[in-house]
Amino acid sequence: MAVTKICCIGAGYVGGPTCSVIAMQCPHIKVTVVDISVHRISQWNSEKLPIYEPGLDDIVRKRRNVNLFFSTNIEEAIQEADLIFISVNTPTKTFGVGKGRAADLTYVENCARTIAQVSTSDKIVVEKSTVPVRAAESILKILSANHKPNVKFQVLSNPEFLSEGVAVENLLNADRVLIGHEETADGLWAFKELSKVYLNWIPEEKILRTNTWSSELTKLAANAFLAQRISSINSMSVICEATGADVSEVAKGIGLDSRIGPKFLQASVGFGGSCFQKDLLNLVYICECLNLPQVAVYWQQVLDMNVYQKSRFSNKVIESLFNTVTGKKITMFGFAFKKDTGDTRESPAIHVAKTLLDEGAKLNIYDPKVEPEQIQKDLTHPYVTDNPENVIRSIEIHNNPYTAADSTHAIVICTEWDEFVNLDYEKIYKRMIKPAFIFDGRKILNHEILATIGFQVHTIGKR
Ligand SMILES: NC(=O)C1=CN([C@@H]2O[C@H](COP(=O)(O)OP(=O)(O)OC[C@H]3O[C@@H](n4cnc5c(N)ncnc54)[C@H](O)[C@@H]3O)[C@@H](O)[C@H]2O)C=CC1
Ligand SMILES: O=C(O)[C@H]1O[C@H](OP(=O)(O)OP(=O)(O)OC[C@H]2O[C@@H](n3ccc(=O)[nH]c3=O)[C@H](O)[C@@H]2O)[C@H](O)[C@@H](O)[C@@H]1O
Repeated sequence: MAVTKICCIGAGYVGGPTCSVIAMQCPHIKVTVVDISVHRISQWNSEKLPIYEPGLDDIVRKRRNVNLFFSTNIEEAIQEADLIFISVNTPTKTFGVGKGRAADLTYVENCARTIAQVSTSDKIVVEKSTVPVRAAESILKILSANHKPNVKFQVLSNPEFLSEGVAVENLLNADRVLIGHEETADGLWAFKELSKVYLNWIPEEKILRTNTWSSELTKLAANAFLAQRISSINSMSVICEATGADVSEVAKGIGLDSRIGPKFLQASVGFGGSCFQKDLLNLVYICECLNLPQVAVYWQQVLDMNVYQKSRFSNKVIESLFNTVTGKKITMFGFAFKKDTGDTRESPAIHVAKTLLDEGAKLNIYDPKVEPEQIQKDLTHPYVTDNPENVIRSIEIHNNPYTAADSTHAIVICTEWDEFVNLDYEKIYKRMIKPAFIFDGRKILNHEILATIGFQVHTIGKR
């Protein structure tokens, strides 16, 4: 069998870009991306895609309704597919055993049940979502217990390593494609079938074959190591502020050691995004379930350091503004969790905004890609406030950085958007209340020039 029809369940940040790239690189394969959300599918079928990723619009425009389809007809897409990606969300559980830590596998399980119920031919089922180690075992059990006679399934683990904002580039030039399979002849066959899809553009030496459990754990380990680097450099930023060392110089100095390398050493207001926290919590929970408390505590510390960093930065804003921000107007530049995305999930900006709003500040918020409704939704969430009406009264969402900064006491940079680097800060300074402050939570601006203009400049990891 050669794979000619792929179904991807879950049209999110992973399913959408991944399948668009597969459709582009494999014109001989029909790729159908399905979702339970009618709204999301209609957005994928419209001119304004539900997610912003550089390069994605172009691919979708070229392949949509040629060999790339977005549909809510989940059953039909499953039935006709040879290979099915499960690419649904695996959020942190919000109730029951493991609440606040374990991964909620409800959505993955629902997919497995639907696949088992509607499949009338053999399928390769590919776990693309990030899952706890041995999740494939549960998927296979559900598939085996519910299938029609003479229908066989193989479950592969093929975690996704793309980063938002550079998803298309990551997918086209992946560092590696990891495929874990059952250690049987059928498992090896399934691995080869999925590999053939990737071999249309990924060099063979970049396709890494492991057993299923190694593949599942590798995904959690990769995110844990990446998050750990950020927490490590952020911990150094605290020492820098206390001693007069400069964290950028320290990062450069250690990054030149080829064993350490320069990437992911940017000290910041803290890491955000939908996955680092969720996957670390999941890893910690797995360690606890395996009765490995020392290992659990080790990885928990990476998360604790991140909370500390976000709080430290928010508190610095308040302390510098003479220990009170009540009634003061503060501009927030950036609301997304990183540049080049409109995604705000676990964005450090939410933490900063919450702290400032709790202290009675008024916020002018500008982000080039985040929709105003999303900002309102994030800041009126019960986790952020028990008084949503007050929040709505206290925030103004701007579509222009200059008006956002008008007559405010301070600018707080929460996202490293390139456009913030080249703004006319002299013009901005003139229109702000004096003394005018800038808190550069991303270390992107030229602090010497800002100080010359007259700004009181504060940043991370430097006095
Ligand atoms: N966002 C990212 O950059 C990355 C995410 N991941 C992992 O990939 C998985 C998906 O993440 P995202 O794409 O960000 O999530 P997302 O929340 O953007 O998309 C998931 C989609 O699945 C749909 N869905 C849920 N249950 C369904 C069902 N039974 N049938 C059909 N559709 C269903 C939801 O409606 C939603 O549109 C997660 O496990 C995540 O940890 C992995 C690498 C990168
Ligand atoms: O599993 C996932 O969801 C993905 O999580 C991260 O990707 P992503 O969250 O999209 O973005 P990153 O570039 O990793 O940034 C995460 C956060 O760390 C921050 N960061 C990153 C790098 C750095 O040096 N310093 C720093 O503060 C970013 O600003 C952002 O808030 C991983 O990089 C991907 O490999 C992985 O596939």
